Amino acid sequence: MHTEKEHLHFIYHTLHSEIPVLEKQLIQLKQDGLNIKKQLGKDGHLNLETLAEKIDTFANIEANNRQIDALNLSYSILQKRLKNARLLLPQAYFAKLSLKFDEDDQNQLYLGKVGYVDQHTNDLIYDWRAPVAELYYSNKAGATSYAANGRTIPVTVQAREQFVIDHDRLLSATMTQMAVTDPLLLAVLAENRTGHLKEITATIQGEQNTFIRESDHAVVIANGVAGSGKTSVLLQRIAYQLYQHRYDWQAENILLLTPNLTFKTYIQGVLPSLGEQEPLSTTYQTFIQQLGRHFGLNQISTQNNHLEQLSQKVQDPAVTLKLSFLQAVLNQLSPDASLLTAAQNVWRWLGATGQRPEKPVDWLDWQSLAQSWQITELTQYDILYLLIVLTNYRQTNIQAVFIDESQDYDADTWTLLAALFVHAELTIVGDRDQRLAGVSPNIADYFQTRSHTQLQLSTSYRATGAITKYFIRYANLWSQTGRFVQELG
Ligand SMILES: Nc1ncnc2c1ncn2[C@@H]1O[C@H](COP(=O)(O)OP(=O)(O)OP(=O)(O)O)[C@@H](O)[C@H]1O
Repeated sequence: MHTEKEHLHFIYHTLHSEIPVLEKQLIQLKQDGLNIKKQLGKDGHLNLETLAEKIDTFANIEANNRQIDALNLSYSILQKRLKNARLLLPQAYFAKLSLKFDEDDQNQLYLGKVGYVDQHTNDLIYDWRAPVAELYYSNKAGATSYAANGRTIPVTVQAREQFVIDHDRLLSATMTQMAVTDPLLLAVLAENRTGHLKEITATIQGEQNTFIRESDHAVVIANGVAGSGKTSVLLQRIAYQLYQHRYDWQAENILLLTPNLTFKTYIQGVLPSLGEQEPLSTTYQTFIQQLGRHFGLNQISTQNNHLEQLSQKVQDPAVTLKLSFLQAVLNQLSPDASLLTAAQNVWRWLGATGQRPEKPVDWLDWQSLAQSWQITELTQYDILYLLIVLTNYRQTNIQAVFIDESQDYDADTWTLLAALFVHAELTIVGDRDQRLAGVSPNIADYFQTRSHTQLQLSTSYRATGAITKYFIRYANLWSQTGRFVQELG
């Protein structure tokens, strides 16, 4: 039986010694790829004279393609292993689960920020996002079960241990049951955490874990008290979802909306420290301007708009509106078809017949539409919303949207986001009590047609002194509201 110190030395040594081996294997694979390409260049002459030669030539091409595909796959697997080995070197794992599956099958699983499989395909370290790691975070002990690949796996949790590790030095090992009073959590919270946010993988708490791993709903809305780890768990959830969808999503399929650019800097580096790339991250304002340009709109102001009202208006029957050019299509629709249905049909028809305007904004007479609705003027933001819904526009590259500080978004924003991201998964976190002015809308109201859930984060983990984020959010505003002073006091 190895002691924990010996085990750490073994793992550290394995990682340390496999890194140069992996580096060499990658160089070799690259060379193999180049050699195949060279060979293909030489065999470039396609012999297609007789049927037999044609079959031969195509079979060769197919075989070469398969070889290149296999090389590419091996290359990306090796690359991932190398990246993980480097990432794990300073802290190979943070916890151990002692599990008993049946009488003869006892396992000790070590959990790390990412997983690692050694040269002999042994699972040395399990990814914290692996299904079995749920047993650690949900504080399960004794006879219990976990879900993996749609199956329920019975298991007995015999022990749960936490480690503090610095490269090959084991600084502490603690048997633990209750997460909230864990010495590791207290030690982490006592650290002076200023400047940048850090990942919290080793000390994720029960209610935070529920939020991070929530997979039953398309829209997950969490309200949490100040310092309950909303931003931290939002980032952990991004990493979790990237792992769940590792075969179909990339970081560029994720959009993270942050309140301002300083905030973006504050959270930068958290996802790379978890082995993931930074996602697309921007403020709502910038996002809207970019989206507007796609439709030919400029300088969109989010003040004084009518989006909520318009979301009702587009359901009005199209016939009552002064949009004469819709007539040809209207004739084919039921007389009480809504503007939404009619316009979407027209837009499709314009696409099919190659008649769409170069800039979508030039499509409709916004002035007469405004008159029909007895609105003095449709703003650029109104028009953007209308174009999104009337052209049935989808941002198909975005699979998941993450929104922080949701209390500061208004009803119009939710109306637009709900219309735009009809198929994407949404994770929304905020604290209604931290709204700078006015009352936060009830976000769930905007996602009634989607499967959604609302969660609560009720424990605060902000350590004394870790006030960086307050400074960022309240910059320029605290003197006006006086609220910053109150909260710190
Ligand atoms: N499980 C945890 N383990 C260790 N530290 C944690 C944990 N949860 C939160 N923290 C720490 O608590 C502090 C507050 O976290 P965070 O900024 O994510 O909270 P928040 O709810 O988004 O705050 P705010 O209310 O200001 O928006 C951070 O320093 C974070 O690292």
